[in-house]
Amino acid sequence: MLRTLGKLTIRNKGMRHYQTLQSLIKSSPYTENLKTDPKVPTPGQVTEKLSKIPRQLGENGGFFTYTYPTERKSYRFLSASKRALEDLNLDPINEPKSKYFQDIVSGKEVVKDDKIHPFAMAYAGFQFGNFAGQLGDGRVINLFQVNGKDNKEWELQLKGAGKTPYSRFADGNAVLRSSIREFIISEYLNSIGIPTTRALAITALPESKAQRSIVEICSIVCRMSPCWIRIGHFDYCRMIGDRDLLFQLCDYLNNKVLRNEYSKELNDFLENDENLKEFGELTNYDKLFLDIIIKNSKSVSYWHAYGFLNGVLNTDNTSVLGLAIDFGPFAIMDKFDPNYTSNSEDHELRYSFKNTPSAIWFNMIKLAESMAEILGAGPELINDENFKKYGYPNDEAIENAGKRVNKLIKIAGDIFEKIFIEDYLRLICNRLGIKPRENDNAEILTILFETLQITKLEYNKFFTILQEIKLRDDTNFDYDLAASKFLTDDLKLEGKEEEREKIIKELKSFLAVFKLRVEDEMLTDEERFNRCVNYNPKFIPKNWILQEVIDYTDDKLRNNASDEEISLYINKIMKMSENPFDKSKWGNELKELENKWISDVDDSKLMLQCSCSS
Ligand SMILES: Nc1ncnc2c1ncn2[C@@H]1O[C@H](COP(=O)(O)OP(=O)(O)OP(=O)(O)O)[C@@H](O)[C@H]1O
Repeated sequence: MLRTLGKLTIRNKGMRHYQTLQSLIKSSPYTENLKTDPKVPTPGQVTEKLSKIPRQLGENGGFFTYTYPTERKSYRFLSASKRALEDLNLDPINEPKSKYFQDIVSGKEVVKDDKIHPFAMAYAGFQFGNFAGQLGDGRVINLFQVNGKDNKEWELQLKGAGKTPYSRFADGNAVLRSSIREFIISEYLNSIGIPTTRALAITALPESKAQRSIVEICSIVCRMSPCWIRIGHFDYCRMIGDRDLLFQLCDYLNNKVLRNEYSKELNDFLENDENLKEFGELTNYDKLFLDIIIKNSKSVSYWHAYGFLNGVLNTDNTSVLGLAIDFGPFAIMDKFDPNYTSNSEDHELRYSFKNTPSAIWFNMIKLAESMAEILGAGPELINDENFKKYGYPNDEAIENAGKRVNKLIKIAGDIFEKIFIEDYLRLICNRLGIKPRENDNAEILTILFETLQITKLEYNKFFTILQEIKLRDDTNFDYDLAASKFLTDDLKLEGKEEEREKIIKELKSFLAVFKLRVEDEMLTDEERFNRCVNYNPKFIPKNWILQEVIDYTDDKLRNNASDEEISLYINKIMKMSENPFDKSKWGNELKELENKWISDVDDSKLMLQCSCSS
């Protein structure tokens, strides 16, 4: 059903003025500023053949094709994220109950007027190191832009909304399993401060089924992000081989997305980094490149600090804003193991914990290669109309450009490494409740990670136990007692004495070093606690917990249960995921389940892997 936009309405709840989703909708600058698929230049030219049937865009390809969500027999609204609603300045209680909201986030109602029309983006990508050609939104349909809180702009899209020209051989569907996983982890990452794309709402399509390893119920996640552009968009420009396209993409990012405001870190480097100063004047394209590098490096440090693994860090899953994106076989590492990969198909450990920084750096190199022509130009050539039209004037200019790009990549590499190391150290120190120090961080971190690796204790839980231990208030500090607080019930069993002793010994050595550090900083236990409590979540959405939510919801849907019953587990896990530091916001319902989800489990449930099938 296609419908035009309604009038602006504003609801007033108490002192707060909430908007309605309908009132926030604007056209997407993506369609306004980037080249369209030449076969569907305007929404008026949308046909099923051109907009729903997979095809290659070819040499003349643009950045998107107007299309529309596939109509389904039935929809069942499951849940909305309160935090996402608040970020859009929507009433978190009443808005998700409104028919308009539910119809939009499920793809039942389509907003369309002379400026707004749903569309699918074209991109390409390097998958597991190899170029995979044209990819694009094969099951994602972009809706429109909305203006949220503090005037922040968000692009809304539906994942699992049916086929597009970019579906290749696949069915355009997302299954309930992967949608629930994506819905929860997006909002969880946001709640613990990791830059991420967001999930506004999730809908089940009970009468639409998709064949994966078994037949599964389909689902739609309504996602939101300030920008959905990936490194794969640059791969796409390179594949098409059209300089105008590349300029258009860079200009769009610079002017419309970043608005020529780069990260604080880039500005600091521009002011202080000797190599950059020596390099000379930078163009805005150089700055864009470096900013993408910095944002991605920062994100990797966050992922590392919390043990988050995406599982498939291909260039098409790497956001130019460094946002976590596309949640397939992800996991939050249960135990510290550098070789852990959450993707059961990642036999080479390409996307394992230890290889995550180099996987992202590989993607940054692909970005540099795609941007090379523009990065090589420098301030003298970049605004030259002849260069824009015909490229480099001669061999000498090409050679100089090559040298310039290589130099810039070298500087970018140093920046990537520096930011990653500094931020990672800072984040781990935050989690320990100590102040980062330039020289001795490496030492304390080495001991910490050795302890975690040898003891095989739960990674994230380790920090929450440590923050509670009184290191200073107690004048007769008892190392054995303190170390025993880390032990799981399983380790306390008879027959585990040897293992227990080994773990206690390790923990005592760590605690001795850590205690000295805390004393040296003259930190009281309370100060240390206050410093780290908001960095150490009390709830982690582990794979086995997500699976319980999926199994429960799937069963209720198949048995056509009531709305309240169907959403019971999703709503519970969302309360915990949106407030992972604050148990008082987890609600009074399902307390037994809540306790189970934060309790120790046997090892068979930990360090699980998932497949890419979604
Ligand atoms: N079931 C499907 N139907 C159509 N296209 C699909 C399907 N599954 C994956 N694709 C496409 O295959 C490519 C790689 O898939 P991947 O799983 O990385 O992306 P995705 O999860 O579909 O989307 P996103 O990256 O936007 O979250 C993308 O172009 C994607 O659109």
